Amino acid sequence: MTATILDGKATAAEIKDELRARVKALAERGITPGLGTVLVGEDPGSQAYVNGKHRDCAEVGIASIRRELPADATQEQLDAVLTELNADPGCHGYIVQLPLPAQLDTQRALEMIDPEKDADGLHPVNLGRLVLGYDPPLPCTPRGIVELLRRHDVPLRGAKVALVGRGNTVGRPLGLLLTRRSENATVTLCHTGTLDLAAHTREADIVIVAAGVPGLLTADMVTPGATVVDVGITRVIGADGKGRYTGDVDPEVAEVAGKLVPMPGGVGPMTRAMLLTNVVERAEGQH
Ligand SMILES: Nc1nc(=O)c2c([nH]1)NC[C@@H]1CN(c3ccc(C(=O)N[C@@H](CCC(=O)O)C(=O)O)cc3)C=[N+]21
Repeated sequence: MTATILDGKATAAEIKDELRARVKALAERGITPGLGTVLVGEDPGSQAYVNGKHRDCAEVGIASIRRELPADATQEQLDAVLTELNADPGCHGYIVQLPLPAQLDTQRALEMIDPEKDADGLHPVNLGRLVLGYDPPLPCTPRGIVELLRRHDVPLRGAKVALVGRGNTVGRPLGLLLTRRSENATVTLCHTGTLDLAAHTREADIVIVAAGVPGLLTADMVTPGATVVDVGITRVIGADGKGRYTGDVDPEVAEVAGKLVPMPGGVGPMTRAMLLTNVVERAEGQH
């Protein structure tokens, strides 16, 4: 048996079509949604991600607001850019591309973002609202995973989910999202301190791996027919000496799983589609 691939790229394209229609409706009200990005430094990976976000914006008719600072930028320079975007009425939401250079205080930067303009859903106020069960801008990757499973009829209600990873951008908020009343999954949150990881993953209907450890989930750790979601993205040097990205799921898992969200082509494109969704929602609600 080979797993059915849940195609995040195709689903993201569908969502972008839906967003294009919503952006058109906003245009009729004289509103153009705007997404801001703040990029500090010249890391090629970060530049590529930010460029991708602006391409996505162009595809659906969202205006791009790009701010760039040099690698040696000071906290004061960064503060000034965030203050400016907070005040810009054409910017409905923005993100600070992570990671920031070491001299900058990431927590301080994230807390300076106006929570109402938090396109990533990573502001402490919005994570707090998620804990309390309100409906804040949701973190893009967790929201993208839930949306992908929903659109492919993977039931969450009553499902046993083994979630591997407790990071602030994926594991921790995804656990909160999946255990809301509207999702009603039962989640076991596993991490580096988990003693027998395989014992947890083998019990699960859905295994979601967001650990950043290439090949962590192997075929023997998955019950046949389970749904597996690969959130890992780690840059490795291949045998040919070239850099490439690899996920957390061993390729042999595809022989055991019923459904597989692959990397690439799974969670990444969905994350980008949810960023656009967050911005369009902000633009729809703010006026
Ligand atoms: N403030 C902030 N927000 C982020 O959302 C954020 C960030 N910082 N820093 C870096 C990570 C990483 N990230 C990815 C998004 C999409 C793909 C993606 O679309 N990947 C493709 C493969 C690469 C490609 O083809 O471009 C895929 O999975 O198919 C990957 C990685 C967002 N991040």
